[in-house]
Amino acid sequence: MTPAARIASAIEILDRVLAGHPAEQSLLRWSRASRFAGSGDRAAVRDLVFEALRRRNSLAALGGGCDGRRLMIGMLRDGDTDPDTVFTGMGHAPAALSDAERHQGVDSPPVIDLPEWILPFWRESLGEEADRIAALMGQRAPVWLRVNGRKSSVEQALAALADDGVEAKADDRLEGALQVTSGERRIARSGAYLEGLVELQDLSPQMACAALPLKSGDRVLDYCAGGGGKALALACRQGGLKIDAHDADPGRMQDIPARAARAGVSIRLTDRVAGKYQLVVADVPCSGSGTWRRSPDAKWRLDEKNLDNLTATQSQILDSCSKFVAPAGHLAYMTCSLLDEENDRQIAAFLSRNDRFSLISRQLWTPVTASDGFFLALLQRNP
Ligand SMILES: C[S@@+](CC[C@H](N)C(=O)[O-])C[C@H]1O[C@@H](n2cnc3c(N)ncnc32)[C@H](O)[C@@H]1O
Repeated sequence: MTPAARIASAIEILDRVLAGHPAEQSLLRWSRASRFAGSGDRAAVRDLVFEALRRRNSLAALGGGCDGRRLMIGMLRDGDTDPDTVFTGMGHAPAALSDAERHQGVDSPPVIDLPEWILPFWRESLGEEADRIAALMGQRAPVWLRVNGRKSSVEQALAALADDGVEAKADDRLEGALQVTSGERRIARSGAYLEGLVELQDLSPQMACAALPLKSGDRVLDYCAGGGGKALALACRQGGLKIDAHDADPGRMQDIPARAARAGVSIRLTDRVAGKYQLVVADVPCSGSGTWRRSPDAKWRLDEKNLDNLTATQSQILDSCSKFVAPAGHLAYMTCSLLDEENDRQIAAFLSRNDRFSLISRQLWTPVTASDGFFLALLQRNP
């Protein structure tokens, strides 16, 4: 496909996403209908769509409106390319610009790439860093790997990745965290990944998992286990744990057995939680506002009602899973959100209705201090 034909495809997909369809599903639908597109074309079109969604407001301002066509016009202007050179109407290129399109948006002032309604929440949560973090959320997210210390040293993992064309570098902030610098699309087929030497996990949740108290013999409950990212990180960090994974939707845990086998660890899936645990992890459903670089369409789909529903679910989960914490045991509440409503406020409300727990520590990682936005509150049940 020519660069102009890729832009024409991105326009078609963006119009579908802007009409309310999820981005991944819209990309898949386009891929299936576009057998002529090679893997390079698919990756390039995906990048265009995601970039446009991450910076939807800025590009709409530069392009003169918020539809696929004008977002792409805005993106070309942002990259100092004259849209007339791409919107030619020739071959598979998008139709030529109208006079109105040629003039709209050209001198637009900078805007913030967040939905208007969320700005007060965002600013209150992030204070002086709010605008900087919003701008970072408009950029592409780096890919991070976690070295599985049960199977590999950092040096062995780096060498094995390099053998398969994946370059990565270690990071001072956390031993075993690798930032991928090139070849990210080769990871899933690399020997290092298939043999469980490394697992995909962002730096911020890796840092949160590294901060949890663990000792051999502990019973650990991952109460909202989903695909098992946190349970796996804990099992790889400390031997001798008895880890149970639970989820309200057990189907979401279907990948855990294969991931655990690859990592060489044992995680038991359970739909009936019983007894007490030294550590309960509640990685609750949330707005995902800390990961909007990776799933930028979610940023525009969230509304105040969804946020209210999420905070209600989070407080119910805290109440339910806290019952499984052993005396003197810990409860780790996690979100991949940057919003106070889902983080400190949720914890303050839990502590106000539950005097058996005390707050030991809390931390919010952001793209300024780590990578994705991620929150951890570590609570301890009184002995
Ligand atoms: C943020 S995701 C978990 C991600 C996962 N821990 C990981 O690292 O891959 C939240 C999970 O909570 C589950 N969930 C939602 N409501 C729940 C509830 N009331 N009790 C337990 N799990 C729930 C969802 O099905 C979803 O899989």
